[in-house]
Amino acid sequence: MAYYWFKAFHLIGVVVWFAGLFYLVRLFVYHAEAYQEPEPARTILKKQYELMEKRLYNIITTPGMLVTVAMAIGLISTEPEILKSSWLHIKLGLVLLLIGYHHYCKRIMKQLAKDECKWTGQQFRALNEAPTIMLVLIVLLAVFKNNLPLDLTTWLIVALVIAMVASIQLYAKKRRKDKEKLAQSELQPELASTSVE
Ligand code: HEM
Repeated sequence: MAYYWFKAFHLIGVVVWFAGLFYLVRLFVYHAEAYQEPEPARTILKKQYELMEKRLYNIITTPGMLVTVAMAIGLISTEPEILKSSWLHIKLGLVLLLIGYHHYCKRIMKQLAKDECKWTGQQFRALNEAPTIMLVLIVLLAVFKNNLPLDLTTWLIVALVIAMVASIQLYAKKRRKDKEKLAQSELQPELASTSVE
């Protein structure tokens, strides 16, 4: 019975951890874009994002990671023979990468707070695809274990996931371009009136 409790809370931890990781980097996108705003909006937005990032990291993301890992230790301690499975070794390698990504986000957070981060909103959007890939790979390994199929269905699903990620990026790009066009068209009448004066 303990095994099921550990597994249930392991999965709850995973959901919380990933919710935190995804939202944190989305906040980095807004934070980086706030640099283009005029004052005083820039300073107000930067302070607000800094606070939101700190709270999200400390109250959601890091506890999510700790619950996931603690419950995983519980799972392994109730069934130690699982440690011999090769799928778990690969999964542990991917989880180590994920923990590295988690700490890298903390570094970016500190750089943003000190105005030392040179990343653009677009670069943060691309960075946010990294946990998506790790999530897909880790869940596939956890579910299929040593029997991960490499048949046509699997490749079709992989292609579908890639197409979904690409279309989200393209849609975001289109929205940004539309916004820029709108801002320019709002600015042009002002320019025209200043040149007449
Ligand atoms: C320290 C890191 C981790 C360890 C040692 C670990 C270990 C384990 C173990 C031993 C199980 C039980 C497998 C079974 O009952 O068959 C499990 C289940 C699971 N883990 Fe993890 N895990 C870790 C992190 C993660 C992460 C980061 C994710 C998601 C991205 C994840 C997703 C899952 C899923 C979906 C299951 C349920 C699989 C099933 O019942 O079929 N795990 N994990």
